Amino acid sequence: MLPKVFIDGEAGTTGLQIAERLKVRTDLELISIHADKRKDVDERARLINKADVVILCLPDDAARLAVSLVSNPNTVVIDASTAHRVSSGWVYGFAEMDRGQRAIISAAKRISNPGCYPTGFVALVRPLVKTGLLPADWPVTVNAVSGYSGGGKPMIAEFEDRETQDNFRIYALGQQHKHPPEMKKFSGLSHVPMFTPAVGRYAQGMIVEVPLPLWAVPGKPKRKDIHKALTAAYAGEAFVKVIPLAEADAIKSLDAEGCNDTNRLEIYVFGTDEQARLVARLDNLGKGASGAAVQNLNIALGLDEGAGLKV
Ligand SMILES: NC(=O)C1=CN([C@@H]2O[C@H](COP(=O)(O)OP(=O)(O)OC[C@H]3O[C@@H](n4cnc5c(N)ncnc54)[C@H](OP(=O)(O)O)[C@@H]3O)[C@@H](O)[C@H]2O)C=CC1
Ligand SMILES: CC(=O)N[C@@H](CCC(=O)OP(=O)(O)O)C(=O)O
Repeated sequence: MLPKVFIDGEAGTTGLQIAERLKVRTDLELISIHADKRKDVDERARLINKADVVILCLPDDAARLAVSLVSNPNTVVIDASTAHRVSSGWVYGFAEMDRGQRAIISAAKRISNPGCYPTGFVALVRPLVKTGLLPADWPVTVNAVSGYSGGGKPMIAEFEDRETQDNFRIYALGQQHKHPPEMKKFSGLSHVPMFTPAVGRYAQGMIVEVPLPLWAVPGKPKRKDIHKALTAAYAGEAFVKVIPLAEADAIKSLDAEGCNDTNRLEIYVFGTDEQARLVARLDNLGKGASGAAVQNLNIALGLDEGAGLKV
């Protein structure tokens, strides 16, 4: 019998993109809720407990409620929301984060799908903290821009229905964004980073940037040392690509949409030995959400990890 997968929140932005990736699959069965019952708690509970894997693509409160509905001890939950990312009892679904992370994900019943910005941030910073190139207490800043689909259906409507005239705006000005605790926990930093996100008038794709004044970092690591540590951390990974320095040097500018419709996460080390610009480029709906959820699903079910995903 094929494993059954239920997407709670299939009609939303993340859910739709997961369904699109799963509908063509012959190695699993996607079970869907009837459109007029998609917020009916009893029907959701029935399908949640019928599924081998349920993927939650819901606002945080609805995701917490969905988890409380799980009574089948065999059901694996992959939560795409922020609700459980730093909760105990949940495994962080970033397979490339450590060499042993896939085995931990495959054994887990509760998997939190990483946030879109944290995926880029953790990918850039964790290997540097782990290898000691960056002290854990370094005051890190992370600047980022996302397409408007990052805000789900309400933000898509805001931009596409011209409720806003904004073309580019910065936000989370009060330093209260939901992502820094997750960034801190999984990067290994001892403080939350300073996070300055922006959103632009384009649908999807993001750039996450960590500027590093290498001249001031203890031990004065060179740009090539940073690049070497990142290259070693992701050697052999299909979806995380560290771009060679010579290739990065030939680039004059970088488009945030360059990884769209893929599960690829690209890492660049731009700049000089004095001032490095670490950049992660990804699709907020690819490796930043739906692609990562499918990757985690594949790992949880012991299927080909790349099934349904584009590099
Ligand atoms: N968009 C992105 O780039 C990313 C999103 N995420 C996370 O994924 C989750 C979903 O986000 P996203 O897809 O963007 O959001 P959307 O707003 O596009 O979709 C959310 C869906 O959940 C449905 N929903 C809301 N409440 C309930 C409920 N009580 N029961 C059943 N369904 C409900 C909504 O219904 P309705 O259609 O009626 O509004 C909607 O279809 C969020 O937690 C978000 O943080 C994670 C990474 C990136
Ligand atoms: C442009 C925009 O608003 N982006 C969202 C982040 C995307 C998201 O939904 O957050 P998760 O990745 O944690 O699920 C925000 O900043 O809140």
